[in-house]
Amino acid sequence: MTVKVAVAGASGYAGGELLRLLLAHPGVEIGALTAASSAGTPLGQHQPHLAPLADRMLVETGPDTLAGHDVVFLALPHGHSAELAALLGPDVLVVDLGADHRLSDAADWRRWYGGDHAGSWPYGLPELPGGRDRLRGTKRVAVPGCYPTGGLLALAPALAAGLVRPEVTVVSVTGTSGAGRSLKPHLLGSEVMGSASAYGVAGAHRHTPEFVQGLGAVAGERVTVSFTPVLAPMPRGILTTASARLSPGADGATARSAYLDAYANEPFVQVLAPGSWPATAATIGSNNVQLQLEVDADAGRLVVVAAIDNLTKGTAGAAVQSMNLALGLPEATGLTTAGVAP
Ligand SMILES: NC(=O)C1=CN([C@@H]2O[C@H](COP(=O)(O)OP(=O)(O)OC[C@H]3O[C@@H](n4cnc5c(N)ncnc54)[C@H](OP(=O)(O)O)[C@@H]3O)[C@@H](O)[C@H]2O)C=CC1
Ligand SMILES: CC(=O)N[C@@H](CCC(=O)OP(=O)(O)O)C(=O)O
Repeated sequence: MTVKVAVAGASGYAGGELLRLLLAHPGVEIGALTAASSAGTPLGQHQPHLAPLADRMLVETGPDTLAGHDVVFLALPHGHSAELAALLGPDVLVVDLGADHRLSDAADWRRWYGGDHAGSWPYGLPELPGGRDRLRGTKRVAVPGCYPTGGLLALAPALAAGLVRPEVTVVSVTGTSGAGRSLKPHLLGSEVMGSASAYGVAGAHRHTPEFVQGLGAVAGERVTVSFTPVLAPMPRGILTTASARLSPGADGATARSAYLDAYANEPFVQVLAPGSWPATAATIGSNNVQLQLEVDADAGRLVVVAAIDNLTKGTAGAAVQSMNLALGLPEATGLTTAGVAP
């Protein structure tokens, strides 16, 4: 089976990573590549690393240019997917890499993003409890935000097993590509190089409700989340440290066994051997999530560290993995567990 796919936002970081993965996918024919201001220029001008597609022209983004495809990936800024998706037929598989369909609560959407709520779609994180079943056969997928991917997988086994209290802290160090490629003053090289800086602190980042929604579903009760993102001088990767107070009776052995059980059959999640701690460099270019956990006995807390590549498992890899499930293809098709190093 070969499916014809279109990529909207092909000139961006997420679109570029998606195309890199799709070029290695044996079941895919790459159709329309769309953009906004870059329409009318060749892809090679924006994605020079994608040599096989260098001469392909970018076209305007709209229902006409996206028509005639089996799968449409929307790698557009927030707020641009919903209207477009509504114009694509119900038989087309639409995979939204943006935030428009991630939150199920309309009030949350209005508070964090503003404007009308377009409704929520099955969440593209198969490793969550029930995640795979929600994606099989679906025609709509909401790909998670890059921060929630590592944070949810770091905490889900502990919350699902009741090993920690439902009050968690999450600190994520991110590479600059998480912000997209459009020019932003705080991302100028001279501002970012040689410095790490927190932003969106004290509950101000728009991924907080996504954490609360995902962790609450796993825990079966409301979970409070204190989330702090930190920008670091590296192009890609996210290192997340999550922690929560242990429940009475829980200890390091029960925690490790819960994580090993939860991820035993997951092709892209590796719980590292005791003593090894995740590093973003080990995940770059792969669809992996590398995890380690330990109990801080003096503090009475479980501490979990997770590393991902924000552009792969954090965005484009999750999109391809979800497409595979939705289409009934082997889940790992076109994805790799082998990263690039150094
Ligand atoms: N970067 C990351 O790590 C992650 C990104 N995402 C999500 O993926 C989506 C894309 O992000 P990213 O690739 O980083 O962003 P970029 O800024 O790198 O790319 C944005 C893309 O959208 C196109 N675009 C911009 N405005 C419009 C418009 N009005 N209509 C149609 N196309 C438009 C741009 O085209 P042009 O070049 O012509 O302007 C470009 O192709 C976002 O929703 C983001 O949240 C999700 C998780 C992680
Ligand atoms: C460094 C940086 O600016 N990161 C982005 C994360 C974006 C992301 O990848 O998530 P979305 O899909 O929700 O956009 C931010 O904090 O907004």
